[in-house]
Amino acid sequence: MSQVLRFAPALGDWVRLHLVQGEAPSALVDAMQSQGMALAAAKAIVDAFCHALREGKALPVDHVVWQEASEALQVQRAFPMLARGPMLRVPGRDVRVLARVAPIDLAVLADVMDADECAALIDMARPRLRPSTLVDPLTGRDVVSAQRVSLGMFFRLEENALVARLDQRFAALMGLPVAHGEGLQVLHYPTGAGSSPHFDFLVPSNEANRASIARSGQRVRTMVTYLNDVPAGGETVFPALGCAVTPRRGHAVCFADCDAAGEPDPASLHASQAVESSHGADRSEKWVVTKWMRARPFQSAPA
Ligand SMILES: O=C(O)CCC(=O)C(=O)O
Ligand SMILES: [Fe+2]
Repeated sequence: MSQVLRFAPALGDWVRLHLVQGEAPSALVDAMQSQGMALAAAKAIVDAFCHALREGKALPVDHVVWQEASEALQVQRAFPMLARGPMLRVPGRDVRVLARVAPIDLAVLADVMDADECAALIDMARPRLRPSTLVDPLTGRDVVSAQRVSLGMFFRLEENALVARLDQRFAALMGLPVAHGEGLQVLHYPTGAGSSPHFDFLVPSNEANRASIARSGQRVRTMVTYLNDVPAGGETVFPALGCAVTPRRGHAVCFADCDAAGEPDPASLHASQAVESSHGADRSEKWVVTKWMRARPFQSAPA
């Protein structure tokens, strides 16, 4: 169904100005949402301006024609490919692309976080670490994994100033509104720890996952940012792609968990190699922060 969506010309000027200055469309959608506009309406307006600028067509003045998207289309729209080119530009930061692997739109990104941010995030996470859990596919309960001997914790979305800044930066890099993000997860792998090959998309094999997908849609993108240099081991490996990413403080690997049709993509299978002790140091460790983005705004489970 199509309908006419009217807006104040001053809003149109604001959208145009920020887009031509290189602001990320998702950041504008976030700002409009925080002023009380519905997500779908904000996206429709920003999309119309992006489309007109890209095609060299006349810009909207005070209305756009809005095709109310079907659920399927909304899900598809949540799969923006990462921007092309050697740089991803987000508010306050130009992030260099070091490598791309096409099948799951994977990109290795440089200096997504700086050294002070990595140290501060580790300090905040450390006292809250607990043994990592996996969802038992039979019972749907969280169980401590025998294989994945890392420790982990979750921050609430935008729970403090640094976390909020990272939530916004990661969402903008992945081209989705910040509201689609789950709270950040920090993982700590002591020497010898890694994770076995797994998918980040939710397998609807238990009630908890089915309810989570119904609330917020699938996980569509993952970004893992390395918080320290790992002397040996600890690579993030992608067995179906035959590639591995070496941890380096502040760098990140970002990839799609679902394909362009919104279906979970088996090529996104990945694992963390075990952290190895290296010469000179009998212990080494790996710290990462993981950001997962959903197809729709994230709603956590009711308490
Ligand atoms: O530690 C890594 O390299 C990968 C982390 C990961 O797979 C996850 O958090 O789901
Ligand atoms: Fe993962």
